[in-house]
Amino acid sequence: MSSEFNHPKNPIRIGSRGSQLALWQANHILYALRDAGYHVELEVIRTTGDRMQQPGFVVPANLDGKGIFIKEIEEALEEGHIDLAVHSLKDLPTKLAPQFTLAAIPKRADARDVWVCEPYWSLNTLPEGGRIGTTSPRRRAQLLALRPDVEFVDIRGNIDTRLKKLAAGQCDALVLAAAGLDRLKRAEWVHHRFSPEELCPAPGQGALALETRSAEYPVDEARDAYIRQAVAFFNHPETRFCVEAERVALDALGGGCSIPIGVHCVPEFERWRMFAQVLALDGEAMVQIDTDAALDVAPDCFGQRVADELKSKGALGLLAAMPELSN
Ligand SMILES: NCc1[nH]cc(CCC(=O)O)c1CC(=O)O
Repeated sequence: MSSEFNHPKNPIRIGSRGSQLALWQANHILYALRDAGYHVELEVIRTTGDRMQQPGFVVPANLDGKGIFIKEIEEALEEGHIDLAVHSLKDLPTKLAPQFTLAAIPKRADARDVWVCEPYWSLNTLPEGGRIGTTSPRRRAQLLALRPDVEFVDIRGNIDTRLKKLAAGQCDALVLAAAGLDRLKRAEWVHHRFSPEELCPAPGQGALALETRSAEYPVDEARDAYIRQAVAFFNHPETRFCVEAERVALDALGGGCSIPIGVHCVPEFERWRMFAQVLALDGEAMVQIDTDAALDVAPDCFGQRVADELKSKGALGLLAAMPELSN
């Protein structure tokens, strides 16, 4: 790859969190770029969200829960310490600041949530009052809608930490994203992959986002353009459509990761299909839709329509009833 910008002394610098999954994801992109002939290096960045996983960390009162895993990474990107950030798309806020752009969204992995539990191989066979380790309001509400008797335990930390806590008996089951377990080769823990109709995944789940500086806010205009061009081959248009539509639907409902909303879009029979759920926190009320659109629809139109249809079924009433959630 000959270019004045592709030089071992000035590699493309990828910024990533230090968790196993984040490192896997960043290295996955790094190796593919090296295979394509680019000089690339990895920079590990500690975020507020990572510090919050430490026992004893006091959550700052001003934290709105959005973007806590990306703040320090975006600062490094803006200042030019790194050139590219690799994120789990579902951890990115629905709106990016104008300094940044998603230069590519690679092909999505398995978007589903999974059931991890020994020896109860399904939610149905979990005994009454079984304790599920998840802090996600979406997963809690969806699980309560299916099994009102289950209880929850705050299990945090990276994937291996959670699996260890499960093995140590701190809870009876976990619900996790398939993508994380598959990437870290922990799929042997998976006993059931919930269909999106059973337990609708978070918008963007299973997809990666390659974030760069935008054309409007360059550090070095020509080099920044070269980097956006270098990563463009990762982009998977079908995934991009689906996750954009999902994120528009979430945004139109006023959502971040703290409200119980599942949205999942797939191509099916030469149409786009979208399944979406909004729940009350206790799972006792839910509105959901399953709808489709022609392939030539714009993703924001489809996402907006899905949000409007959920609203017309009463989604805003469910969301308005929610107290301020801490995260
Ligand atoms: N909220 C943490 C998070 N962010 C992305 C993933 C998994 C990978 C993905 O969904 O792309 C996870 C773990 C989980 O939800 O089990």
